[in-house]
Amino acid sequence: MACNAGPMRRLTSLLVLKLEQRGAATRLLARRRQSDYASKAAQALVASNTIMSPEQSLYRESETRNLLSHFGGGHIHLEKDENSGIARLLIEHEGKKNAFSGSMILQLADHVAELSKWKDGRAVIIRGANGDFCTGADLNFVQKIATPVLGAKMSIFMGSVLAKLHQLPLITVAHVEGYALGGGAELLSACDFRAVSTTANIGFVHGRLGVSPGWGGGTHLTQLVGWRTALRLMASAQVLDANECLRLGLADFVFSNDSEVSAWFEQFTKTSAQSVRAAKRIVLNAQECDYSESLNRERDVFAELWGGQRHLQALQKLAGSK
Ligand SMILES: CCC(=O)SCCNC(=O)CCNC(=O)[C@H](O)C(C)(C)COP(=O)(O)OP(=O)(O)OC[C@H]1O[C@@H](n2cnc3c(N)ncnc32)[C@H](O)[C@@H]1OP(=O)(O)O
Repeated sequence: MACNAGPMRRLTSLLVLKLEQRGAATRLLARRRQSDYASKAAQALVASNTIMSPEQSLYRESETRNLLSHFGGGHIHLEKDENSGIARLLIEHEGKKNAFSGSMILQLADHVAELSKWKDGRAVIIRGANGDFCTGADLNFVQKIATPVLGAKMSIFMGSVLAKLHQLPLITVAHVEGYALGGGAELLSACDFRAVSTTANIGFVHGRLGVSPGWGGGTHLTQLVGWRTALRLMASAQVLDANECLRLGLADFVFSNDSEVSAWFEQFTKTSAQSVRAAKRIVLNAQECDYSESLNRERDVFAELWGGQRHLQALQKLAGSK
């Protein structure tokens, strides 16, 4: 269990702030006078006292799911191999370089929830179809939800999905080829490891659209490369190749073909799934908890494995070979 619910709380505060700016948002929406679905939905939300009242719950996941379900296209496939404990997530949106539609965000949420319950999982590898990783949010969908309230709702939902992905009890690997831009760069930065192809172009390009990362990617990037590099990459919207990513700590491994990346991935299959999951719990606790709490939790993880069936079998095997 996470030590605190910081990311979610901060995103919720953002929505509260947005909603407190009700007057300003209403005027902005009135000026836009758009006739599309999203604008109407935003106006309904702004006019609705149920989401305005600070006493009531301001963010409703079901409302956001409903909103996202109106923007279809593409698919995210999940394939789990029970024998190896390896799952694969394939992002596919033909003709849009695997950009996220609303329904793909919902599918990712459901797949991450399923993986969080997979007791024997060792790792999940995330890859895009047809030579590109993901070019972020589908710009046609973005255009239709370009209001402060709808943006906050989408950001809370997807931010929470990527935080859950980051906190999965198994190893997460981004297998990155071709373009990984905007939200696609945010997705890969939420993973534990990044295997990056020599064909890759990775960029936090949100600034080109006059915005900033809002799915947790700014935070994950800062943790990966340090604040000065993260600031430079976000402020410049620079697109990096694989070797630059490796130099900055945004890539763990650079490959030029599938067999190289498979060989690199083999390292995560050398120990039991139990040990892999224990290691993941320990590093998550070290990231999220204070020092003494992290030490306590590490002892808990250790106590669950020590003297267990697998430990005793391994001891017997090693002792037997002496
Ligand atoms: C969370 C916030 C966000 O993620 S905001 C989104 C950030 N992403 C972007 O700004 C990427 C926008 N796309 C691009 O800059 C270019 O398409 C890139 C990826 C550089 C590829 O350029 P190029 O090789 O010339 O191909 P192209 O532009 O003809 O693209 C092929 C077709 O794919 C589409 N595409 C690409 N990205 C998206 C996207 N994010 N949303 C919707 N459609 C996308 C292009 O529009 C193009 O479609 P079409 O062939 O013109 O119908």
